[in-house]
Amino acid sequence: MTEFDSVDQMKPELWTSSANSVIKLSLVDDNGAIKFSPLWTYPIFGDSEQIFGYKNLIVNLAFDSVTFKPFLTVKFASKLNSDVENVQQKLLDFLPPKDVIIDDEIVWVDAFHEEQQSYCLPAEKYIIDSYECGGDEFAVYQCKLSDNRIRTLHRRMQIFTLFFIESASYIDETDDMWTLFITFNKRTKQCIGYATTYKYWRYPGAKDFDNNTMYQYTAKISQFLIYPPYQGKSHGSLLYNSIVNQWQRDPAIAEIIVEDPNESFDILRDKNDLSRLYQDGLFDKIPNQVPLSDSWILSVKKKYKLETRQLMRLIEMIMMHNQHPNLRLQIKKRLYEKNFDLLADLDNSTRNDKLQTAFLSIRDEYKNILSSLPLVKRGFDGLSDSSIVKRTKLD
Ligand SMILES: CC(=O)SCCNC(=O)CCNC(=O)[C@H](O)C(C)(C)COP(=O)(O)OP(=O)(O)OC[C@H]1O[C@@H](n2cnc3c(N)ncnc32)[C@H](O)[C@@H]1OP(=O)(O)O
Repeated sequence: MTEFDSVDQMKPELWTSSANSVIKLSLVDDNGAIKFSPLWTYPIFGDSEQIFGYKNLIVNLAFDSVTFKPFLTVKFASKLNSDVENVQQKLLDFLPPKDVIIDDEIVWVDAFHEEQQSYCLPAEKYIIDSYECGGDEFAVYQCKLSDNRIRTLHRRMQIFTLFFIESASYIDETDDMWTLFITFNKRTKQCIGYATTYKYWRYPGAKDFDNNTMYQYTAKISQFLIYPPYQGKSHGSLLYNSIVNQWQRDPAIAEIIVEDPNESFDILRDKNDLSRLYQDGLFDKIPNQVPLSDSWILSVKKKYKLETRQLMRLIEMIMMHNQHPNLRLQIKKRLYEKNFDLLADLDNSTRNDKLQTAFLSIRDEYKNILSSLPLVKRGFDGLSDSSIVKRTKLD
């Protein structure tokens, strides 16, 4: 060890790297690699998302964009000592065992080229929707993890949920209640994105249970991901709408929920739900009297299978779009009921202040969503990209 090395050892910052910066992900196709960085690495490298013990660390985790065959290289200028964390092993723990090609790029390229020879998409009977975009044809497939090919693909892809969805964790692939909805480019066979979804049995209470001959379920969108190279082209909206339409057609599904939606997903969901309700004429059916009656709300909730929070947001946004004179009253009533325990003990003027502040912030949020609605601007065709051609349902 040189004199300089021992001085360097006293400077922890030289040996610390941000995992989100040093890990480079890529999807590789015939045109080369599209590189991007992860948003989150804490499930793998801990809350600080830092890797300690290496100088000039570079981690490349690449996937063939068709088969998702993984390739990993970990390079660094020097390592502090032999006890520092093993970066390669940490990543391998979250990738399918004995499937990752390490360091040898030629072996990896040969391996995925060979796999591609026999790689095929799921059978046509699993297609629930299809569309054209930018001259290519895409299809959304409804798949189960009991299908070997889907299970292999999912094992390779699932690390992306950790990298891009906050608080994501791996799903139990032995639980048959999971269903995957996957968008594929039919020409290139590339996976564009996917959603994991789960069905819960609903117990509606003894009376309804005895009267019903069919089990009913709540369907949950758990993880929803469009791979970075394909984002911002409406694939997310089209995948979401395909899933919701499929569940609307299924009489066994009584309610649709989303697990921990983030802000981007909320926007996508609001826009597409509003479009659906507009196309179905609900914008013209909001009753004049406010507060809205519980029975009317329940009938809309049942028809569209929406969870209460999302339904109320949508109804309030529609009221705002329609310039309904009683929007303020409706929002304040909901806020009061929801926060009753907090508000009940306050004096009148403090309570009114709090309700008014909350109302103004909700109104601004709705304004933002409504003003960016391509639907409103373009006659509610529901798609931001006019090059997309929706095909008829195949079921
Ligand atoms: C339940 C969950 O899993 S929550 C986590 C959701 N997943 C993630 O955040 C993972 C990383 N991100 C993604 O996978 C994608 O960016 C998604 C799913 C959020 C959106 O998919 P995309 O295909 O990019 O969305 P799409 O192109 O259909 O856009 C739909 C609308 O949502 C809006 N939108 C999408 N992402 C964002 C964002 N980050 N910020 C603001 N608006 C957004 C767009 O304005 C677009 O509206 P427009 O049609 O008026 O332009």
